[in-house]
Amino acid sequence: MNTDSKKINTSRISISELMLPSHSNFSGKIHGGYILSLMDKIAFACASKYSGRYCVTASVDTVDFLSPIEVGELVTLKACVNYVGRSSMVVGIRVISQNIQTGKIKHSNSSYFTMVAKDDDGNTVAVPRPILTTLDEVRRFYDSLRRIKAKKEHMEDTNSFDHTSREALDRLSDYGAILTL
Ligand SMILES: CCCCCCCCCCCCCCCC(=O)SCCNC(=O)CCNC(=O)[C@H](O)C(C)(C)COP(=O)(O)OP(=O)(O)OC[C@H]1O[C@@H](n2cnc3c(N)ncnc32)[C@H](O)[C@@H]1OP(=O)(O)O
Repeated sequence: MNTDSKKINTSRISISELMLPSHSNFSGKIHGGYILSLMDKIAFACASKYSGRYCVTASVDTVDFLSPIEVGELVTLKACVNYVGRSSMVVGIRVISQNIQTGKIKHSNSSYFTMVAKDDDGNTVAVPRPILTTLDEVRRFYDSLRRIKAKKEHMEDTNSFDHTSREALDRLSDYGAILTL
C-alpha cells in the first residue's frame, strides 16, 4: 500500500482547444466522439499528474451532450480527481464551449472517468492517499462514493434479473413491446 499522501487539488488541470471544421460531423456541429477523446486525454493527464503513474481508463460514466458545439467555438475542459481508491481515481470533467465573438459560454457536458494506475509491469499500483482541503472536495468525494455504491447495486440487480421469467415476458407489454417467440 502506498502510504504517501497528496493534496487532491494538485490534480487540477484544464485544456482549451479551438474547434475546427475537421472536428465536425455531417450536420456541421462538433462531433461528440472528438469531445469524448479530449475528455479521455484530460482524464489521463489529471490521473497521471496526481498519481505520478501511467493510468488506463477503466470506466466512463454517462455523458449527456447538453448543447451542440459549433465550429469556431473555444472548448475548455476542466478536470480534477474527485475520489481516490487503492489504485483507482475518479476524475470529474466539465466541458464548456465559448463563442469567441460574443463571449457566450455554454455547458456542453460533464462526466466522470475512472482511471487506474499501473506500474511498469502493467500491474495495478496503489496511489497516494488524498488530502482534502475544502468542503467542495469533501462533497465531490462523497458524491463519487455514492455513484460507486449505486453502480455496484445496479450490477447486482442486472446479474440477478431473469429476462426469461414469465413475469419479465408479461411485463414487456407495459413498454409497448410485442412478443412473438
Ligand atoms: C506517465 C507515462 C506517460 C506515457 C505517455 C503516453 C501518452 C498517451 C496519451 C494518452 C491519452 C489517453 C490515454 C487514455 C488511457 C487509455 O485509453 S487506456 C485504454 C483503455 N483502457 C484499458 O485498456 C483498460 C483495460 N482494463 C484493464 O487494464 C483492467 O481491467 C483494469 C481496469 C486495470 C482493472 O484491472 P483488474 O485486474 O480488474 O484490477 P483490480 O485490482 O480488480 O481493480 C483495480 C481497480 O480498478 C477498479 N476498477 C476495475 N474495473 C472497474 C470498472 N469497470 N469501473 C470502475 N472501477 C473499476 C477497481 O475497483 C480497483 O479499484 P481500487 O480498489 O484499486 O481503487
